[in-house]
Amino acid sequence: MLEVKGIYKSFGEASVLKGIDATFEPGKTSLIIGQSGSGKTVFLKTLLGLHIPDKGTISYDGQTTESMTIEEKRQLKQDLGMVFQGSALFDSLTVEENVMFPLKMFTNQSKSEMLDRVDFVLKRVNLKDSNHKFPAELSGGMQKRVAIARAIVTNPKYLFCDEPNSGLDPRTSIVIDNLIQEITDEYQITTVINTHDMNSVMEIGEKIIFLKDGLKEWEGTSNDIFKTDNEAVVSFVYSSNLFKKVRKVYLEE
Ligand SMILES: Nc1ncnc2c1ncn2[C@@H]1O[C@H](COP(=O)(O)OP(=O)(O)OP(=O)(O)O)[C@@H](O)[C@H]1O
Repeated sequence: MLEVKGIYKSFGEASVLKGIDATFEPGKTSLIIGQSGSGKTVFLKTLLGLHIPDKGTISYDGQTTESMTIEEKRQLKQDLGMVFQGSALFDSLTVEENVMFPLKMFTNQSKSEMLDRVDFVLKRVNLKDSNHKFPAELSGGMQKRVAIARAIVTNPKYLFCDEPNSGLDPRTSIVIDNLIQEITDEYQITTVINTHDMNSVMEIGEKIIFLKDGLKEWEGTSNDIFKTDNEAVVSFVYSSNLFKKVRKVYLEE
């Protein structure tokens, strides 16, 4: 369980997060949506510990980072997995070396233990026979699978994904969304995804948080989103004619 209370973050004069409260549960995939510049990436990076909040607390399983010992903080790093925008794989390393990287950083496993674990996660994301390939030899969807494998290789409790579908076609995006959801459920991970992808909102939609100007403007499920009267959400989600029609049909039923 990940609990965020009253998170503020500024960069110089620019106030980006202005007091966000949120709770994210194990086994659930939560989505953060909102306009460009609303603070989604800063929020995700703050959850991951890459930005230190100016005010507010983040608790991982009831414990804030300030109350953790050095050993607990080291363990927490291992418990946090991240899929960065654009996959962010190391081009000069093979798939196997990319996925092994966090194990080398955070564990004392032997080479054969690491190789076993890498094989296991690559199979789990349906990437076989790619261990010795380089990222440039893979499609965008396959690169995303490598990024997901690398994010879960340390068996994390928390998984953060920044725009996991950017650059993917709609069908591959759904496959990647389903994979993240399956893994989240299977290993009871607390997963938070930043997305612009309305397909993801409709497909995953267990918990959606809409950020506006650094504040949580709205929270609900994909079903709630069809019914909401919140003007900011409606104008963001239903900016396309297709979604306007979908909403009309849904509300008439
Ligand atoms: N390291 C930083 N230093 C200064 N300003 C920053 C920094 N990181 C983000 N910002 C500012 O914070 C605001 C929110 O940025 P953020 O990247 O979180 O938006 P976003 O909602 O993720 O947008 P997008 O959907 O386009 O990725 C922007 O105005 C951005 O310029």
